[in-house]
Amino acid sequence: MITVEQALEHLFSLVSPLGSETVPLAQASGRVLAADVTATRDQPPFAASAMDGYGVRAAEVAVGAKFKIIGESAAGHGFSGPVGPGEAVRIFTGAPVPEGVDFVLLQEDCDRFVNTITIDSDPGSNANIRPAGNDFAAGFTLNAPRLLSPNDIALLAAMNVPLVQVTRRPDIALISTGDELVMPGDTPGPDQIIVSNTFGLKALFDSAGAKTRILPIAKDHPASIETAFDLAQGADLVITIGGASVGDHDLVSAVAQQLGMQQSFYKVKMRPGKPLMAGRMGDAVMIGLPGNPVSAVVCGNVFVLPVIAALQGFAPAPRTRLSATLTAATPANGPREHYMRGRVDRGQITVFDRQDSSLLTVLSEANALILRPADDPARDVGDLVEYLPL
Ligand SMILES: Nc1nc2c(c(=O)[nH]1)N[C@H]1C(S)=C(S)[C@@H](COP(=O)(O)OP(=O)(O)OC[C@H]3O[C@@H](n4cnc5c(N)ncnc54)[C@H](O)[C@@H]3O)O[C@H]1N2
Ligand code: MOO
Repeated sequence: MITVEQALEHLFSLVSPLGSETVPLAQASGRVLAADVTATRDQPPFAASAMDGYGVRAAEVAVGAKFKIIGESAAGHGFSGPVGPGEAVRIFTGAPVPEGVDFVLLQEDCDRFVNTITIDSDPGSNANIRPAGNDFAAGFTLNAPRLLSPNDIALLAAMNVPLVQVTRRPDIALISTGDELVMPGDTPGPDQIIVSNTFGLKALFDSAGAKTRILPIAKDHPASIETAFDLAQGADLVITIGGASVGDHDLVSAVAQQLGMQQSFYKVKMRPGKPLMAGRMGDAVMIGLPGNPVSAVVCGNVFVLPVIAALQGFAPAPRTRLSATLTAATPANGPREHYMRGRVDRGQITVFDRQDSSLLTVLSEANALILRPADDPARDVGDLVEYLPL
């Protein structure tokens, strides 16, 4: 059996970054920037007032000083003339600072009588002026690849970028297999259960920028699995769930190989998730996830998220691990890397008692997968362990 690290290497060797497309800025959040974007203007494009008040010369600022108001500078409507000694301009937040002004008095620090102001409290030393280019200057670059956050969208808007070149969203076809499965809302027979991890995985993959299609459930029959693979045509990633183990009804690998899947690996030295398989299938990468709901979700986190990132143009890499200290001792691990469900809170991590790979209630309480390396010795309270956030 290969290690998790080796399995990831195999997967990365099957993946090439997808092409790009141009989308309106308002639709670019959560997408991956495919080309660097450079600002062609300064922000702000002029020195701007940071407060509502009066623009004056800093050298004249003192409690008791008087100034004559000669005009107004508002946001969108600046004051064009120069401002001389003893003069002030009424100015508002965001307005251009006129020539001659290098200090903005807060109106709270001034007493106004008709067109004259007198400074009546100490205005302090802050000039309340944002220099031109204070946020960014022309030439500032947002580098690709970058997962665009809502804040990045605001920045791109300020850079005057209406259209953004982003990587095409990975098209994922998700196939659940098993005679026992029905869709949520259907009426299950006495020996049936409701398909679950398919929906969790779609949510997980879509939150990472993919576009996931849930295909009809395939029966434990070669023809039905074949039909499902047929419906997956055009996908970048074909992901099956279940039918991956050694039982008489675990047919995914055989059918996929019959359809031309070149298997890259089968079985990984990990818990849960051992019967994972992957390979190339035409233009797509095929990943066969084990059926146990938690096993499928763990593999989704450990393997599929890095594959989605690589398809989106990020350098292939395992997910970043964080660390926290154990709130209780845990026994030694066996020969397979173990991804244990637990909860992390302010740097302290609790490993849950129940670790069976069928328990979605436990998974839903978890916010971390604690990583126990193969043959890791018993760990004590306060020991530092690595985890992947869920
Ligand atoms: N003799 C052995 N038996 C098993 C082994 C083994 O090494 N030798 N491995 C075990 C491990 S580990 C796992 S994990 C499972 C994985 O098996 P499959 O991938 O073939 O999964 P299934 O048998 O189809 O299903 C397992 C379990 O999960 C339920 N399931 C499947 N798909 C879904 C779905 N989309 N939503 C909800 N639940 C699903 C299914 O009903 C089964 O209960 O094999 C062990 N056996
Ligand atoms: O590895 Mo199975 O994936 O333990 O439940």
